[in-house]
Amino acid sequence: MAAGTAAALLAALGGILWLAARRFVGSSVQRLHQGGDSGLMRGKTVLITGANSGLGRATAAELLRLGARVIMGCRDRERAEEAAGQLRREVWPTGGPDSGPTSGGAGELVVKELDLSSLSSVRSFCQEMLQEEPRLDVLINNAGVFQCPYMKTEDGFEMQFGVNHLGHFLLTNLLLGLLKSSAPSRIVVVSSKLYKYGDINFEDLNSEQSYNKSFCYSRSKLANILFTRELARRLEGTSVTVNVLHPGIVRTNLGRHIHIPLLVRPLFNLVSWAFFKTPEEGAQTAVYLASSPEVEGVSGKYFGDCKEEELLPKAMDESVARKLWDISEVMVGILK
Ligand SMILES: NC(=O)C1=CN([C@@H]2O[C@H](COP(=O)(O)OP(=O)(O)OC[C@H]3O[C@@H](n4cnc5c(N)ncnc54)[C@H](OP(=O)(O)O)[C@@H]3O)[C@@H](O)[C@H]2O)C=CC1
Ligand SMILES: CC1=C(/C=C/C(C)=C/C=C/C(C)=C/C=O)C(C)(C)CCC1
Repeated sequence: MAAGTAAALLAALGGILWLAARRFVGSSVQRLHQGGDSGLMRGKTVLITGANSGLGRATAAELLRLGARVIMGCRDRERAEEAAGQLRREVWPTGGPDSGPTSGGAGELVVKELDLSSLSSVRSFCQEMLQEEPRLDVLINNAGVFQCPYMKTEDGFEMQFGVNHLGHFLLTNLLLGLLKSSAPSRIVVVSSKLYKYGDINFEDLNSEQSYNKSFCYSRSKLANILFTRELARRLEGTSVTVNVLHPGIVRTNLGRHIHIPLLVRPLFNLVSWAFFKTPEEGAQTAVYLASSPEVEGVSGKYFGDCKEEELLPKAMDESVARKLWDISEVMVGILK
């Protein structure tokens, strides 16, 4: 009995040590801001949606370290200011962008209100951007909602499709002029491998006939990829590129709508700590696509872990991509 207990304890200890080793043995994903790259983004303005949390927040930190002026497009000013304060302390521990040896020439951080579940909010945000910002070098469409219960946006769209696809669709279209006048410029779209389980049902884009929260998330992430590929086609010859990525499975607040009973929460936390990427690891592909000279001129491609990956045929279907574009224009009211 005693030997059995000791063996079980040893196995548990071994397991914990193995998990800890996995977490602390560095990720193989390249980190661009280390070494001589600290000024790579100096003079460049980057807009990141949903930059107060998770991947967006980590992407903001990395791009700030590379010297960018980072605009955080966030729906809740209070949460955004709090995150901005933390980011400033993290990136500039000595007090300001230009103070101290650790600053590395780091850029500037600005918070602007943007609620992607409201077309009028997207419109006023873009109006403010066009009035106040002389240039926009990189747009990162990162904000997202995951598997929420059925709800509608202010304009009557199913929430996941409305925020993850339509809100960003309008945002990108209204900022295209600024991106073109700042060319060479880049658009980076954060999708997910879960796009594989979605399809675009043009008969029921708002899921009024039936709602499956997993399927609707996947549909919105497939829409992100089709949008990227159609936009890349439309932007040929403009020096504005657009690429899409999946970040892997990352420990962020995205799972907020998943209900886990309190008692098993610690187990889930342990598993996510051990096996999920950190936000910093998950953000590397977005940082890479936003800043690396390696992807200059590359457009319409799908990336994971800073490498191009293959897409399923349904994500490369040009006629579906065109149809989705046309319907999205009507839905957000920008049909010319
Ligand atoms: N985490 C993962 O494993 C994966 C994530 N992704 C994608 O990564 C992206 C970032 O998610 P992640 O960092 O994980 O999750 P988080 O929940 O940590 O961050 C999501 C961000 O989106 C913002 N957001 C949500 N709704 C709106 C809205 N209506 N208007 C403006 N901003 C909004 C959130 O704001 P607020 O804090 O105010 O709610 C938050 O800042 C998403 O597109 C997601 O689909 C893809 C694959 C895997
Ligand atoms: C981190 C974490 C959770 C899980 C989140 C998950 C599982 C998110 C998965 C997101 C994916 C796969 C998105 C793909 O696009 C829980 C269990 C809610 C609570 C404990 C902390």
